[in-house]
Amino acid sequence: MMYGESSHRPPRISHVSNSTGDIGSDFGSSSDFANFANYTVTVPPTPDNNPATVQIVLRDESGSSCKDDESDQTDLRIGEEDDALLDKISQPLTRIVKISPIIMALYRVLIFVRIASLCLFLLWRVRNPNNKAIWLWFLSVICEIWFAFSWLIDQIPRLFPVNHGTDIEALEAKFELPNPNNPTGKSDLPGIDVFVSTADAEKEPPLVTANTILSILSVDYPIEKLSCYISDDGGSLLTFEAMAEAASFAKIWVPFCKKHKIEPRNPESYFGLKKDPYKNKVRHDFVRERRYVKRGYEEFKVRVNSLSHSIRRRSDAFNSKDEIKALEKWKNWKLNDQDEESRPSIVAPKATWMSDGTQWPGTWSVPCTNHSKGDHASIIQVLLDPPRDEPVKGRGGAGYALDFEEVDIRLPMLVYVSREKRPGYEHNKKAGAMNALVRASAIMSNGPFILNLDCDHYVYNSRSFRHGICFMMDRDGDRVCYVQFPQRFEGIDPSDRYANNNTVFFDINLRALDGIQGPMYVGTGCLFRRTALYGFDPPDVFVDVDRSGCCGCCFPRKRKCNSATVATEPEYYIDVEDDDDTAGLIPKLFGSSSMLVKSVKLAAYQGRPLSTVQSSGPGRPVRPPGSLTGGREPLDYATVSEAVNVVSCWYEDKTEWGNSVGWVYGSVTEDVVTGYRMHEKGWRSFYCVTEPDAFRGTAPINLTDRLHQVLRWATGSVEIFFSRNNAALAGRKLKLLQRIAYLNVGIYPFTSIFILTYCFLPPLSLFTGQFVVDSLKPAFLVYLLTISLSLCGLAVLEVKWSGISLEEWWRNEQFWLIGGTSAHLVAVLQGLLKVIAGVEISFTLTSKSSGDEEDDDFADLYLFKWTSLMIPPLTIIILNIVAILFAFCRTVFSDNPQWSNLVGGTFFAVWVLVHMYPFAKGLMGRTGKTPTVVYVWSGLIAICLSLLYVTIKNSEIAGGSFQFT
Ligand SMILES: O=c1ccn([C@@H]2O[C@H](COP(=O)(O)OP(=O)(O)O[C@H]3O[C@H](CO)[C@@H](O)[C@H](O)[C@H]3O)[C@@H](O)[C@H]2O)c(=O)[nH]1
Ligand SMILES: [Mn+2]
Repeated sequence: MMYGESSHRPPRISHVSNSTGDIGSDFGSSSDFANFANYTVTVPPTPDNNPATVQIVLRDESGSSCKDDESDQTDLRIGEEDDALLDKISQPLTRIVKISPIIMALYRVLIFVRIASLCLFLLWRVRNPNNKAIWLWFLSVICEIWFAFSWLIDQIPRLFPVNHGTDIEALEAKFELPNPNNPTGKSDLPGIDVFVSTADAEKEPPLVTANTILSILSVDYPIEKLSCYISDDGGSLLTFEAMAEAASFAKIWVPFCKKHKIEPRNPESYFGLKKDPYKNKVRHDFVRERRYVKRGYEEFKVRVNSLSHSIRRRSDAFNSKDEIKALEKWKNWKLNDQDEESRPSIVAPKATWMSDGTQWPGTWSVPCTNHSKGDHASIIQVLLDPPRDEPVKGRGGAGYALDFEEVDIRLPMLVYVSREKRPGYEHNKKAGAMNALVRASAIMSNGPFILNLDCDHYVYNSRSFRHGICFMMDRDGDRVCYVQFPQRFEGIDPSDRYANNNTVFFDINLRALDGIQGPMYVGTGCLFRRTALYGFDPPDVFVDVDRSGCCGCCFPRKRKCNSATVATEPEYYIDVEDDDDTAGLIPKLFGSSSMLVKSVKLAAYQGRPLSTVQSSGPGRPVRPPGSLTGGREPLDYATVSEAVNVVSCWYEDKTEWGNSVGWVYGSVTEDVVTGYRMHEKGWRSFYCVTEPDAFRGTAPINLTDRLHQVLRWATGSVEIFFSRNNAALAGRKLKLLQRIAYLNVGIYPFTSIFILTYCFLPPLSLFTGQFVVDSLKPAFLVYLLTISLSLCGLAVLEVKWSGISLEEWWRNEQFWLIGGTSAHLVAVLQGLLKVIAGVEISFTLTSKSSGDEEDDDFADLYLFKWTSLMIPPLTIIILNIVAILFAFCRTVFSDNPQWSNLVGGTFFAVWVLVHMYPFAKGLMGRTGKTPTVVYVWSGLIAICLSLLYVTIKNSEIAGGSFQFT
């Protein structure tokens, strides 16, 4: 709405319109879209709260809602469905989906078999040194011990994997159908504030962000409970206007999706679907309306694409006017004879202008003071006003292109936020942006739950919010800090060459954590409880009623139930008004905004489970059913100015923001740390896998970007290792296996040192003619076989219980070596530099491909940009190939051939090369769809070397017995 301190203009910009009002009139004032949708909105008489006239929504067989105005008829229906309904209401909202016990049993047995054989193997290795090459033996044993250790800490937390299912019908029955506790059946679900982050209009195309916003605005969740906030760290007018366009296109897109049950609700993906759009569609008007909306989307797309051009043209026009004015002023000044210094400038600043003829308060295309990326005022603009409380039906019938008579055409609130930035203030990247949104949203909508999405991750399943809320509203849901959804990606090459899908992490590791204390927070697609973000403790953390996992069941913890330890209400805000001492704490925690402080208590209240659901933990706070059916207050000027106030850059000074409150600062992987702090306090998180995927996003698919992304994550891990967030330092509320999993996060990059060493061992042994053992004894071979076979067995079982494919598992294994020899290694160095010398680590934004620039779907995959990260793996590949060929020639021509050393060394070298294959492929760019070139070149070098060797050897034994001709 307005910007910063200086501006006192009325709170709305003319071309941005309100959501419920006259859609037809201001539909597309920025374009000729106005004639396109000339329908208006009818507002039904607002039903008062008299039960006789209340409209009741019931579900018919087909699943769609039907209205029934006569209350007696409704009562009758309720009577009929009473039992079924009550049955639904009493059902839990989530359940554990059992993984086959046979598979789990086999899996655990195999884990222990492998642990045992690893121990025996290492023991044997230590006891049988290779005296001919002690250094080789020593290096390899050290590496092997570390590998065993790192495998163990990765594997142990996977002992208790769990699948959780949700029951969104039970959720609906409990919260949205008329029942004795909520006779009107008006939605009693808690509010959700959705946060979307974007930082750079160039690397993150506004069209992608706009699509994300459209997919959020059209989710299947009570409209009046939903608010969407977009944080633009670029402060760019381009993003702003793209969002305004999205808000305006949403007026046809959202009702269209709801009417025809479109999936996914991201127009770009929907219209790009390869499958038949008419499948299962029976409404006759669908064809016509789809065509109409598709055309609307195409025009929308062109408008968004042309924004940068139109902004430039518009700005040039305004600027040249200003220049003329400045020139005139300068001339006029000459006439009145004043001193030279006060003479006005002859040049006007090259400003960027909004369509209403005012200067954009954010970044300008020609950056200058007050208008550059790190230096601009706060901007908050309400793009879509908060919706009315009751459904609003659209227009339809003859003469209307779209018939929305039966559709609720309200839209959720949409707010554009660009927090203030000033030189000299640390703005803490994504974490800082999210914290600004937490505060602004607390004041503007205060949803008790917060969903975080990156701009390139959109809602793929319109019911995903409901799935997530199931965990929060279930029994013991008040102990859930967040619900993490898996990250799924689009546009990745079918063979997933660089393991971009990360399925091993998302479907194995995180699922396994779900059986302990819950998955980590991975940055996007996560539904938070607001109070958990505020840094409060979970309610009665000491009463251990966990449904699954380890330790809780085997070693039941002492129940501590004296009232001092059972924290029922977070102590900070328990009596904000009455107690002066606690009130004193507030500014220190949350800053000076009293509106913000007041909202904290309300959010905590609204996030509580229903008193009817709650069945354990006496004294745990609950709320009565029906308490969230009231409307919310409209936004006023004072509210929005307060929101502007809390996104200013000085607001966090001397507060706990970024430390114990909100997203945690000071890490390039703020996500893991933020989640960790919650688990450390004893909160539980859940993993929510839905069908279809809840959210989908993009991932960098070319080797260079992939390596940089991995580098950033690994650097974050090293930081965690050297910080107070190292899980070894956590208190006892962090469960043992969870702790090991977090330890693993901090430790895994260090494995790279050993991987690198190990990859150089085969060439070293081949060149020297030695091997890690003095000869290939049967014991060694048997151990090697057991270790490899048990790993394969585990892979097969993991594939079975997680549902990923064997290929994905193998890709992950390959990338373990590729990442280990490149990005992880650099991360360790960077991390050490930071710890020892305090050199800061920069956060390079992962670039997103806009997708439709090139004809080839995976053109990006073949993009090749050289980085120094590639030096170690490349060296390893070449050395290994050269070594194999060289050693082969030497052994063949040797008087005393050491075949067993050759076989051993070659075996290891091939093991390395097979892992490196995708990397070699990546080096070749588009031309070499196979890595032959690298391998052939290395082969040639090897042959030359061997020839050289043989020649030298021949001349040594001049005239000797053996002649090489
Ligand atoms: O100053 C900044 C920098 C970044 N971002 C946003 O942060 C998000 C993540 O950045 P991206 O470069 O896409 O990171 P990814 O490699 O995709 O990051 C994953 O891992 C990161 C931590 O390592 C998390 O922050 C991300 O949410 C998670 O998706 C994007 O939406 C950016 O717009 C900001 O808002 N402000
Ligand atoms: Mn991303």
